[in-house]
Amino acid sequence: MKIGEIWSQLGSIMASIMFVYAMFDKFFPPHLRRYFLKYTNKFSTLFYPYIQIKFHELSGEKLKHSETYKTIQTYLSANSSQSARRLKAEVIKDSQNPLVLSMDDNQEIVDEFNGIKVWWSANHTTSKSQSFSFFPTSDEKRFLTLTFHKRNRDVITTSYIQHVLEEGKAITTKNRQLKLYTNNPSKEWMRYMSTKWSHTSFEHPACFETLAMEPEKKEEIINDLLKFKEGKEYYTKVGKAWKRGYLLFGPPGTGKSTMISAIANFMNYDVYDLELTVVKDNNELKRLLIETSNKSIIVIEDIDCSLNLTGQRKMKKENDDDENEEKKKLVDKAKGEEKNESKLTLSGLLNFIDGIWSACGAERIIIFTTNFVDKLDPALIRRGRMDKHIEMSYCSYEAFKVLARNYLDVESHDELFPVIGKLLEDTNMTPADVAENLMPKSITEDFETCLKKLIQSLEEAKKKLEEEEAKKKTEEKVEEARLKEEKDKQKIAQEEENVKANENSKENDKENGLIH
Ligand SMILES: Nc1ncnc2c1ncn2[C@@H]1O[C@H](COP(=O)(O)OP(=O)(O)OP(=O)(O)O)[C@@H](O)[C@H]1O
Repeated sequence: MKIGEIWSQLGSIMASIMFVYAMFDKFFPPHLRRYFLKYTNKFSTLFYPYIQIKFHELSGEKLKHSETYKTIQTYLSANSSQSARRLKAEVIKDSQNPLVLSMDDNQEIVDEFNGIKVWWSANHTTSKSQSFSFFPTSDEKRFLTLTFHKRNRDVITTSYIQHVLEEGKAITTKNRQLKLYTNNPSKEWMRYMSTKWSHTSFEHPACFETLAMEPEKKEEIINDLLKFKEGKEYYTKVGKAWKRGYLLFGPPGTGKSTMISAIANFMNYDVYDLELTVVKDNNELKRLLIETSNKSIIVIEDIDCSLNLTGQRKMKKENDDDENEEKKKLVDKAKGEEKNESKLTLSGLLNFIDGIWSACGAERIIIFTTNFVDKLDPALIRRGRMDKHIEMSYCSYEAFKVLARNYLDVESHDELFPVIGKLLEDTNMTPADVAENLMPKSITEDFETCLKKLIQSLEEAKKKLEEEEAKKKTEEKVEEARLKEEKDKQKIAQEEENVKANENSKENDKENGLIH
């Protein structure tokens, strides 16, 4: 048969089908049409070996956006951008990759799971709205269709769908833009606000690679975090809430805040920066906790300044003199913003950490920071509450090497590195100060200049330290001499008193005629 004849036969077959369909659409009674379609469907499934599952965009009675639909869409977006030919671009808020590509309507992609082939397609149905409106409206229903062979039913409905949902969730978490939350000050007019937290995107670039710290210590923290992240089953098994407490302590500038940012980026968790000084009472603290999401870090910085150990709070800025405080109160009163006396207590905070309410979410890390660990109540930082105590110390040689790599791209220097190492042992310089010295101040400063600048600073710091120590020693000696002199004086006075007492007693004896 010639090609021309084939085309003409094909054309006539198509025309006949269309004619029959048009006749069916026009003349077949609508009430019988439903039965007809039902039975033709049944008939075709006898020979059609595939099963289809639909996942609708809107679900439930209130037609809410379905989380499952979104998760599958995310999973498919990761695959479809390679295999689908027609893609749809969308800009997603709160995502690290705001431009998301997904398969367009009526496109189909093939996925494979344990050697089994499945087909996904994006579809929609449109039905014209019956209700009267000035604007053209249409009810568009979107859904994703999963098609697979009926012999794979068990694998697909159990393992494959589970796999798709898990992968989709993992991608969502990975692409999520982290958020930094801060609690709003407790004011009367804020009572009606829907949330007690304000947020902004968290974009701190700190990570464990750039954190200056001894490698073993860093490794230990990373392992602890990984164990926590994968510990869902473990926590359930031992009957503990899935949360972990860290206490970061060390002098200012040793990297406590940097460590928190590195943990947030590593875990991909949001950060809730809880300012206790504006929390009114224990109830408000509880409400704040309930509003935090899973996979988050709750940070209370400078815990020693936020909460008095007797349970009464004190103002964060201790050096604010009373007079200023009084003036401020008067101004606040004039503005109608009279401060509520805080009733937040230590026991309220302990409840916050490990009371029943703390178990209302999962995957939470609570971090306290302090410059003065000795000032804290032992109840607050006992193991179990604060599971891990991390000391952020002055800059060691290993920590310096990390900073040199970060700031100068230098791994070693035969001459200057050993000098710096020795000087760091003899001084107490914080990583913040070391970093400040290493940072080139102009384009003419090369790495050697910066290293020499650091050496100079370290030498000055060492000299200052030696001077301070010498001064301290002199003061100690002076104090020692003073104490000795005082002691000697006391001894002499005692001896004189003893002699006097002796003489008095002899005189008394004489008067009483005991001594002749
Ligand atoms: N361990 C560190 N690793 C890398 N950079 C650090 C480290 N410590 C300090 N820095 C640098 O010093 C700056 C100040 O550090 P950071 O705010 O983390 O210290 P801190 O201990 O939280 O201080 P404070 O107690 O005053 O809040 C940071 O921006 C960072 O650049």
